[in-house]
Amino acid sequence: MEIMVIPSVNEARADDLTNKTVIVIDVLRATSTMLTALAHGCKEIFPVETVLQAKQLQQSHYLMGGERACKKIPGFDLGNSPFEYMGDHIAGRSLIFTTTNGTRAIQKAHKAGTILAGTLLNGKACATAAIALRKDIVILCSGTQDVYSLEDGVCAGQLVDELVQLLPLSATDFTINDFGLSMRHAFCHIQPNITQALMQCSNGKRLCKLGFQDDVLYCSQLNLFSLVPVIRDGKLVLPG
Ligand SMILES: O=C(O)[C@H](CS(=O)(=O)O)OP(=O)(O)O
Ligand SMILES: [Mg+2]
Repeated sequence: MEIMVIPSVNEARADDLTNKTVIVIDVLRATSTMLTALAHGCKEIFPVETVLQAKQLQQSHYLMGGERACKKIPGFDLGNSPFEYMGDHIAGRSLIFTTTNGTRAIQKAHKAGTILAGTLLNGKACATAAIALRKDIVILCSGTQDVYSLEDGVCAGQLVDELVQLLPLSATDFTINDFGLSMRHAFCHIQPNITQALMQCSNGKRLCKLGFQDDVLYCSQLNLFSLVPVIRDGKLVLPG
């Protein structure tokens, strides 16, 4: 089994993703927010790359969510804060969602065998689900506008750490790329102060400056959920 971590969407080549199990990570905030919505009863999420695509899919009974420049898109119902996706208004609803990085990364992975949504909030569950699929695993960090982001790298390290612990002790036939090994070391080092690390990284600082400090604190929690969103027929859902 090969485990490969890719630092940003920009560096993902189609060949690296095709038929693999791809875990897309956007800790701040897209995958954290989509996981939260599904955990609060959202029926399904259509992750789309552009605002235009979101508007083309729009139907009166769908919720529209997402951001540009960290802020709610004009005319949309909700932004990209996980706290907006907790409550009765989410339960049973279909959501069309577009963000700068996270939903773009999901689209980039469209040739994958399976696409899972990974976050710090569900890292352990995500690693367990990925191993069960018995295919090569690619962990795709969304990054920010084609540049590596610390929060996604640390989450990739969490996933690699969980994956290694899940492999049988006798397993020798697996490889982890150098970036993945580096991120595992980084995660193990940062783990005791993970919240502080997320507050200090560039996306964390930007979100705090815009008043989203609670989002950063929330998204920095490890293994709050044992739920694993998966793409089925173009929609992100909870299996089962
Ligand atoms: O809203 C977010 O957290 C970010 C905004 S930005 O692109 O980093 O300005 O979007 P995301 O797609 O969740 O990274
Ligand atoms: Mg992000």
